[in-house]
Parts: sequence; structure tokens; C-alpha cells
Amino acid sequence: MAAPAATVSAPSRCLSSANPRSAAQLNPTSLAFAAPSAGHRRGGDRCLGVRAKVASGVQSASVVGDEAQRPWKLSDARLVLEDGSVWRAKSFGASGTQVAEVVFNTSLTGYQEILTDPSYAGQFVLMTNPHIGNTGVNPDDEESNQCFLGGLIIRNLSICTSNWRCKETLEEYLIKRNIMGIYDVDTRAITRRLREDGSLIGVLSTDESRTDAELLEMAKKWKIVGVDLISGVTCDAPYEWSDKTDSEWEFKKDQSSETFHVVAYDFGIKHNIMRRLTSYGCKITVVPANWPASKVLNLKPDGVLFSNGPGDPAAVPYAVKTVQEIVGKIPVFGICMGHQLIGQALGGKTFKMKFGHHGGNHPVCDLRSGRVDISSQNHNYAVDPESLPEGAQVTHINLNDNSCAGLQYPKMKLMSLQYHPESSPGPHDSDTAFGEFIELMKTNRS
Ligand SMILES: NC(=O)CC[C@H](N)C(=O)O
Repeated sequence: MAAPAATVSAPSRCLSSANPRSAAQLNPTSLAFAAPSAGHRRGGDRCLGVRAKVASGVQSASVVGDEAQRPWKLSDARLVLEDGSVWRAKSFGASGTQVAEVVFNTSLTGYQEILTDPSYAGQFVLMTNPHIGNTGVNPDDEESNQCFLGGLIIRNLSICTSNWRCKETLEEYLIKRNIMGIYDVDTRAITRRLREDGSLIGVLSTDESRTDAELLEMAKKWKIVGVDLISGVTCDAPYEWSDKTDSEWEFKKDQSSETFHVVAYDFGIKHNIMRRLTSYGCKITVVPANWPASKVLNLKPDGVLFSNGPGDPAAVPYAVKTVQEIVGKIPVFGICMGHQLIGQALGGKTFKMKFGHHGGNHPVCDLRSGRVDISSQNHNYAVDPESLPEGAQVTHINLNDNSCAGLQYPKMKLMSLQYHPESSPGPHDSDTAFGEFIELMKTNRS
């Protein structure tokens, strides 16, 4: 990633050395916040066992001064925001010091898809749902092969996992991927601050040798606007993608008999965009963000997909140029960052929103039909519709703030959405957008 980031070291310890048995015995009321050992967290039965002990009222006194026996975990991490506020928290996942922009996400489920969405590079994701980790992590919900986000901020880390697909705990997963996480922090208060004052840069640290002032200085110096974050998340070389949505999860039964070749620009592409396109009958060639437009046009694809991706769309002029060289020649579909790059390529402007849209509950209106979808969203920038040339039409608006949520330019054979029709996580209402892209390619063929 091009943005300067502080180092994160591999964790030196697990979440807690606490013994769940003594946790139950010494301080039953602290259980909701106590961090049990990793072994204890797996499987509902063991959790229930502890709860049963609490209910039976087994208690004993703690030993004053016996720190090693403390059944609870003390706060061992800080989040210092650029406004000077310091939030003490407990760490899980990796330890170290990391700087990023804090964004809040209102999704109730899908933390694993959020963790693996490359569009979160350079950001700490704060989940407003207070209870996270209860379904653990599984191998099928990955939206990319890596976690690119700066870290995870949550209120309450589930004391156990309970899901038939769970293969490991959230804590184990973050440790493996060297991603910092904090819990037991007032996520509501931080969210209110972000809503009032707008996005803030923060520094997360488990390093007690660093002063608050030092961390504040770090937050103030760090910049995300104007930084190319795409080059840190895109693939190194082209590849083919052929995985459909698993039949178990497929809700669209009428599969297309026609096949379309789509070249997908990987600006930080989510797997589910490719799975959905494949389910709709596309054969996909994925290319890196800096892949020349001429090489793509030489392949004579039926269409081009400009993917989602992290950061400021105004900081990647090479990608805007590529989009410019392709639009108007073949059907194109832009999703999120792809939509913003199309806006720029048409001569429009993008701007940074106060705190953006991140969640699975945003109402979007399709102005052509009046239909309202509940959509999955993750963006901090938006296209200014006033800056677009004649011919480019706003097709969708976000009903929370009337911002531009979709575009079309029929003469240029283009369509784009500011949000995520592939969901993952989130509602599937807008999946029909992939069908619209198929129609665009079909019409262009005939
Ligand atoms: N999901 C995305 O593609 C994010 C787009 C862009 N990085 C933004 O924050 O606005």
C-alpha cells in the first residue's frame, strides 16, 4: 500500500490468560465483558457450562495483589483520534501500532466479508452492532485472499462461537492475518463523534511505551486523501475466474444460456462480484489496475467491469485514463470505486463525504422505476452529479441523503452503481443490476 503505515507486529500473547472457571467463580457479572481463553470460546456447550456454574452461585474470594490470577483482562490498547480524544480498550488479534481512518459500519452481520473487502484498505472498521464474533470465521465467506483493512473496533467480543460453518474464532483469524482488533470500547460514542465531526484519522496501539501525544502526532500527520491505495490491493497479473455462487446459496434459478466474456479491472475486487457475474453466465478475465486499455480492447470482450476499490478516486489518474479509453467502445459496468472512476472519466468530479456510507441498510431509489432497494454500501467518496456532462443520467439516489447512487449513459453503453449489488454482506435486492449488465451486453451483440 502506498499510504505510510506503521508497523504491526505479530501478537505476543493470546487474548487472555484468564481461566474461565475462575472467571465464573470470582466475578460472575464480569462475564459479559471478560475475555475467555481461546479454547473456551469454541463451541456453545462449553460456554453454557460456565453459565451453569454462575447460575449455581459457586463463588470464592479473589486474592488481593495476585495479578496473575485476575480473571478479567485490563485495558491494554488505545485508540487516539486526531481530535485529541483517547479511547482505552482491550486488544485482540495482532498487537502493535497502526494508523488509519476510522469508519463505522452499521451491518448487523457479515463481519468476515467486511474484514476481507479490499475497499477498507487504510481504514479501521468500527462495527456499530455491539456483539461481534459469535459466528466465528469460515473458509467460504472470504471476499479476497487477504485482509487489507487497518483494524477492527468492536464493543463486545463474543465469548463463544456457535455456527455450523465456523472453523476458527475471529480472534484466531485476526492473529493469523496480523490484523489488530480492539473491544470493550464505547463504539456508540465514537460513532456519534464521527457523525458530528466527520471521518477522523486514528492510531491504534498496544505499545504502552508510546505517549498519547506521540500517537496524536502520528494521527495528525497521516493522510488518506490523495493517496493511491489501489496499487496496494490489485492483483499482480491477469487470471481467469470461473466460480459461481454455490448452488446451495443461489437464489436466481433461471441461468442464462448465453456466455459473455467480461474483463474485470481489479481495483480491489470482491469475490462475490465475480461469483454473481459467473452465475449470470459470464466468463471472467481479471486484470490488474494498471493493465493497458488497448490490451483489454484487443481481447474483444463483451463487456468490462470496473470494480470496487479503496481510497480516493481522484488519486488514481492512471485508472481514470484507462476508463476513458474504454467507455463508449464496449458495454461497461462500474461498481463503487468503478462508478467513481467512470464519473471522473466523463469529466465529472468526486468529493469526500462527511462520514460516508457503510452498512447493509441503505435505501436506494431507482429513479427510472421508483423501486426502492435496501442496499449494501461502503464508500467515503461520491460523484457530484452537477459536474457530469449532458447525456449522463443519474439512475439511482441514496434516500438517506439524496446523493448520487447510480449512473447510466446509454449512448456510451455504460451503467454504474455507487453501492454493492453483490452484497456480501447485505441484502440481495440489487442483484438485478447484474441482469441489466447482461442485457446491455446482449443488446450490443445484436
Ligand atoms: N467500496 C468501494 O469501492 C469504495 C470506494 C472508495 N474507495 C470510497 O471510499 O468511496
